[in-house]
Amino acid sequence: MTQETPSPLLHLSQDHLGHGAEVVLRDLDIRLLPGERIALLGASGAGKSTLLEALRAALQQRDVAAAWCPQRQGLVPQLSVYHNIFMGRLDQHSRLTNLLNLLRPKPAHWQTVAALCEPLGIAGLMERSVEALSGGQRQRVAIARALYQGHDLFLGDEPVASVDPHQASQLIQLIHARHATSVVALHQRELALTHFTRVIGLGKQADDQGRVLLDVATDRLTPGDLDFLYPAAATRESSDVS
Ligand SMILES: Nc1ncnc2c1ncn2[C@@H]1O[C@H](COP(=O)(O)OP(=O)(O)OP(=O)(O)O)[C@@H](O)[C@H]1O
Repeated sequence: MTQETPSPLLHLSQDHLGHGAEVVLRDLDIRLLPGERIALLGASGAGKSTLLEALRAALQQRDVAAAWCPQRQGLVPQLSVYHNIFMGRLDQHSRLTNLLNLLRPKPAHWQTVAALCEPLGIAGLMERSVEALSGGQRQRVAIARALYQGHDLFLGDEPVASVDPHQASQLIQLIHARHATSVVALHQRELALTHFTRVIGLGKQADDQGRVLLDVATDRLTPGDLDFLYPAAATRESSDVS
């Protein structure tokens, strides 16, 4: 008996994507299936954020809800960790509930947020303003806010860029434990191979600029197969050796 391929959550097929007159990505034909864990790789400026934004917009158009963890985080520095996380669900409560909760958090909301913060190691910081946190702690708050949204699909733009490799691995596991499907831009190649099912690699060199150079299941890849996505780093490493 043959197994049927599930229908895609999204099929993004576009000649080009960009910003104003600048074309960043070309000839896109990307299907996102339920249950997939996609790592987006590519040198800085290759277009990972641009692709994530396009996926997000296309999902919104199709009414597919996705948790979103942006690169710039968008936290409000003067507000507490609790309030920043609560903002993940502002659209799910009435304006009055949101306002009252700003003044005096409801115990039920507080407990839900505390339960999310516990495994992220920020439960003891819930009353602290975000401006008084380290970069890694802020990143955890941004992840907690995305988890609090409570969707099946997670889109993250370098959500673990500010933490060490061990913590990054733990955070990705936590994200995956709460989301069946994920698309995450990363700079850590090892993490892509160990925690994701598929890698989409974007080109940055003159000839490859803006093209999907790789769209492969991770069980068919080794770390060395990803080196060509980072030509500047490869050149630097070889000149360091010589
Ligand atoms: N809002 C914007 N307006 C104009 N150009 C933009 C905008 N955002 C990104 N770009 C340009 O699009 C190109 C791709 O940027 P993008 O942020 O998608 O790359 P990236 O792979 O996510 O990079 P990084 O790893 O540094 O975050 C770059 O040349 C960048 O300058």
